[in-house]
Amino acid sequence: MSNDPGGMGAGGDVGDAHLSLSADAGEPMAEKYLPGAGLAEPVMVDVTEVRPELADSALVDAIVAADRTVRTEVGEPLLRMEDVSVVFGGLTALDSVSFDIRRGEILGLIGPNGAGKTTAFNAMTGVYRPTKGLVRFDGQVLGKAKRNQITRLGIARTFQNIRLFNEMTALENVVVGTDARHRTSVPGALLRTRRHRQEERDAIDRSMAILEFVGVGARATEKARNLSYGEQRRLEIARALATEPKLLCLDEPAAGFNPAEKEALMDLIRHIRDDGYTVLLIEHDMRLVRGVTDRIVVLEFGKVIAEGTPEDVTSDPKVIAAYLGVPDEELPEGDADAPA
Ligand SMILES: Nc1ncnc2c1ncn2[C@@H]1O[C@H](COP(=O)(O)OP(=O)(O)OP(=O)(O)O)[C@@H](O)[C@H]1O
Repeated sequence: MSNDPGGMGAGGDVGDAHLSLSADAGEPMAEKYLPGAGLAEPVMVDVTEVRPELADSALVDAIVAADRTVRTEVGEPLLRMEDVSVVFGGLTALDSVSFDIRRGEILGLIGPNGAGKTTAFNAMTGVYRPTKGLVRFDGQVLGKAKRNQITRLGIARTFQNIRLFNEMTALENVVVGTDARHRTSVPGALLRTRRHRQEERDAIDRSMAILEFVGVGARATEKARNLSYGEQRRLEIARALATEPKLLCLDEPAAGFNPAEKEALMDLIRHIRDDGYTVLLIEHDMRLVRGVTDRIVVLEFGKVIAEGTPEDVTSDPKVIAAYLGVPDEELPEGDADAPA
């Protein structure tokens, strides 16, 4: 089998169609990995024995690479929060918040507990509707779009608390994510038309490549609940990538990780960005945020208090005060905006 099944150089521009291993693949992977496939016991699989092509990391990158048909250019705003407020009863969780997420960057969203980070995430992903203001994504106002519509538009997220289908295998969890992109109609799926079967095979192949990409390919046939905590976090990222997002939102993906796991996660996040995705990262660990982000937005009490490069933001007295709980009057002489 060719190492370049899509007819393009690995790592090249993949256009709006993802590479697929199925095009010239003989036996569909479904027969190896899906239920009823004769796998009585969960096993560790050497993915590259089944699909030798997946040993080529450049090809895996090309298969997983982001959809390039985004209307904005690298560096232009992909998502804009425009004067967004979210009010719960009497509590203003977000107060006239404006910032951009630029295409191709890793943007860190930080702030102390209760600052409004998750609320901002939820406003972007359709969980909450802004009380005031607009969220614009890829040139389109999200308005009343429902969560599944927002996923289709190209925003995917992971959750602070891992939410996987525990009784499904790792691979099945990722295949579920690909459903967001299926084009077959319900009758087509019921009748198992050729197009539907091809779509299924492509989904399995792409999911396998994504698992390999995030580093859990060898656990494809294991039930999600049997994966280690770190593997489950990576699986969540894999499932989000399977929806083919333009923007990947990660909500504290390193929570509970030791330093070595955090280091490895930073590498993965950079790798995801380098593969053409835009990433929004909520994270408490300042070292991780500094090490991986291109820009940072800081929230405190629902307001943006700083925005800029990691170096500028983390040396900003207002930010230091917000994190250390120093009252404004104890900040350096002058006002809180004074440089450190
Ligand atoms: N559904 C809700 N109903 C009422 N209040 C809420 C709701 N969701 C969040 N809040 C409140 O809004 C404020 C912002 O919460 P949010 O979870 O967005 O903060 P956060 O910065 O993500 O905090 P953490 O780092 O602790 O996760 C908090 O005071 C929180 O109690």
